[in-house]
Amino acid sequence: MKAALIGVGQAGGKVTEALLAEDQRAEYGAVRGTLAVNTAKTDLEGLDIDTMLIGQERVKGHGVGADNELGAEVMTNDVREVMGGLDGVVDPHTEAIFVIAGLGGGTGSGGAPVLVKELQRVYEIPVYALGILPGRDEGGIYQANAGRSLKTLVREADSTLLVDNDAWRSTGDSVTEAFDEINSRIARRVGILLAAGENIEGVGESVVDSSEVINTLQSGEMSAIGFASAEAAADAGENINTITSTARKALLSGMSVPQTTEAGAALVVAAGESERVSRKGVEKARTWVEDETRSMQVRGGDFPLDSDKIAVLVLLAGISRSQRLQEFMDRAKEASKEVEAEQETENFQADELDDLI
Ligand SMILES: Nc1nc2c(ncn2[C@@H]2O[C@H](COP(=O)(O)OP(=O)(O)OP(=O)(O)O)[C@@H](O)[C@H]2O)c(=O)[nH]1
Repeated sequence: MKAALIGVGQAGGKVTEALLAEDQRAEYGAVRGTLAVNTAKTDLEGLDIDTMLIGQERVKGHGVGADNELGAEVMTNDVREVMGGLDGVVDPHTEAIFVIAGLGGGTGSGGAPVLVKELQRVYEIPVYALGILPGRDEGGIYQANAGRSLKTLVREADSTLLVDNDAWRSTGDSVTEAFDEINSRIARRVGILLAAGENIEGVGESVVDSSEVINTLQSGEMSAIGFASAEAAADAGENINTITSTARKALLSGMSVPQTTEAGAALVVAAGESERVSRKGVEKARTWVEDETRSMQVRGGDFPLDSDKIAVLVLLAGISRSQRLQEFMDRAKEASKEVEAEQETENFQADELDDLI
């Protein structure tokens, strides 16, 4: 699909940059425009994409320091300026807009829902959020911010694709190394999703259409993606079981929100050289995912990738019954009560999170 990506906050900008770099490296041509928006000048300086500093009057380029109410206020004040900066980022061919943000901080957490709402008002194409959930060991304020931001995002966005910062982290990495690693994993996986339906140079056309990705995403408020890859034989006939077992690995141990097995709708994509990808294998994997997720709406297809491995991507939409998500919402509620008690902030009702799950 032809996508426009808008990163809000530090994580949002870095993930947007990583997605564009992956799109260019793999020559997908799906990412048609990017913009990084932030309240912190230094966070924008290192980015290799177009940037926009907001909230200068209010925070003078210093960021909002994990205050997501301030993040929302700044975006509300400057949202027209941001919309005005989208010429050339969103064009008449754009099929979907993704607003990307870390949900635990201030600028992205508070600003992304405000921007999504305005984009929905102005554009007729789907507006999705790609939201990064804080890891378990991040402080209470991050959990509380993320809970609050998620509550608003699911209301405003056509779907919110979630990545848990604990899901794809390698053990032993420093925080910065870990973020770079997670960002490139996000870029690899979401990159394939965005590239669905594009005619990839030198490899052929994808059998998965962008409308299948869009229709899957549209059928659930919250979504997640899983990924796994395996060595593959040169002949498609020998890869039937490889595709099924790789789909199993993607769903059971490779999800961006772990412990997510039920979904309202799903899409299974087998990526690899077309001679290696067995249609029968894709169909078997699709049926397996259908049984496992107890969803009646599972689409399947393949995607051309210049690799001697086979990778399977599983997109799940409507994942509200995930155990990990339930744990996260419980922690966010608990944390927001503590933060409220500390700050005596009355504005945010932890109870609001109850009806999300
Ligand atoms: N995956 C990933 N997560 C990140 C990255 N940088 C920060 N985070 C996470 O994002 C959350 C913090 O959001 P940031 O994007 O740093 O904050 P911000 O939106 O810029 O807001 P302020 O700094 O408060 O103005 C935390 O949960 C971090 O764990 C990154 O590069 N990659």
